[in-house]
Amino acid sequence: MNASTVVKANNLRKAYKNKLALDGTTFEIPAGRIVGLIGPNGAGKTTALKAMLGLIPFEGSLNVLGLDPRSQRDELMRDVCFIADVAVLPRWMKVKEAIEFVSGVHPRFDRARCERFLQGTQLKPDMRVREMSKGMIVQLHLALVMAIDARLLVLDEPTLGLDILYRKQFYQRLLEDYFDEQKTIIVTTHQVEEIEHILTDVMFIRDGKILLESGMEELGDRFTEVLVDADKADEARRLEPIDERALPFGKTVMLYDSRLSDGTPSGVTAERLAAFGETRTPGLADLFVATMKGTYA
Ligand SMILES: Nc1ncnc2c1ncn2[C@@H]1O[C@H](COP(=O)(O)OP(=O)(O)OP(=O)(O)O)[C@@H](O)[C@H]1O
Repeated sequence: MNASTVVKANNLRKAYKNKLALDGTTFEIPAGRIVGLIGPNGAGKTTALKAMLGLIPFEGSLNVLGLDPRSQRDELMRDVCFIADVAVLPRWMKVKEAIEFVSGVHPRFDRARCERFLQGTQLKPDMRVREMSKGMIVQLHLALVMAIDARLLVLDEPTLGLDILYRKQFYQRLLEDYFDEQKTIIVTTHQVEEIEHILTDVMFIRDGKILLESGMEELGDRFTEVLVDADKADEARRLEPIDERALPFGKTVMLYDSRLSDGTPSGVTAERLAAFGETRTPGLADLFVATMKGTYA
């Protein structure tokens, strides 16, 4: 394993009764990345995170920060911070008690740093969680989490149930106040659009298998979306788009992969596609939908 590799998963398998939650799951995450693990309901996202955190038994080889999460979990947890959901703080807890608690359980928690984060908010040490708005709970959670100096931060749907303003704020602060090249963040979400701009890498997962693993910049080189006029649609379709959707006035957006499923070039380049209409890099949400439709299965 390369020294800068944070997670190396090879052929993970996890069966629940009759369901395979992880099915040959293979991926690698280098240090200093913000990776989005994106997939539909039941795809295996949480199971993959639980495996990385040593919370469940599974088959296959998995190395996280040079350690085996199954046998070296305690050691691993010194360098990993995990938040399941921002709404897990007990309602009776005061801000100062939450700080006390985290400082007791996490050796890398920096109380002064946490307090600095809180200075910019309306939160006061004696305020209880039940007196806070959802946004204030997010602020408290962020302050607690970002004061932990972890090499790997694992976030499972961190903004579930919160409104868009707070979700945006959460990701922005994560990027600006927490992330640096020594740290790695893995985040799962369904809300692709709002994390797209902070991700450096993306992994699409379905039925326990990684369907696409790529840097965000490479996605732009690999996939092209074309706004095709009605009279050129048939010709464009012959180049086998991986997905298409109709727009008003007879136009169609077609999405192309410049690679075949075995990774070799398909010959369908952006230059060639420009003959059919305006080309651009697809958004992550459209790429996700196209991928989930089964082209790569
Ligand atoms: N404790 C469990 N017992 C039985 N089946 C489980 C258990 N946990 C997960 N599963 C099954 O494993 C599959 C993967 O679940 P997982 O929670 O990893 O999906 P997910 O991608 O996180 O989904 P979501 O986006 O809905 O949270 C699902 O089919 C789920 O029903």
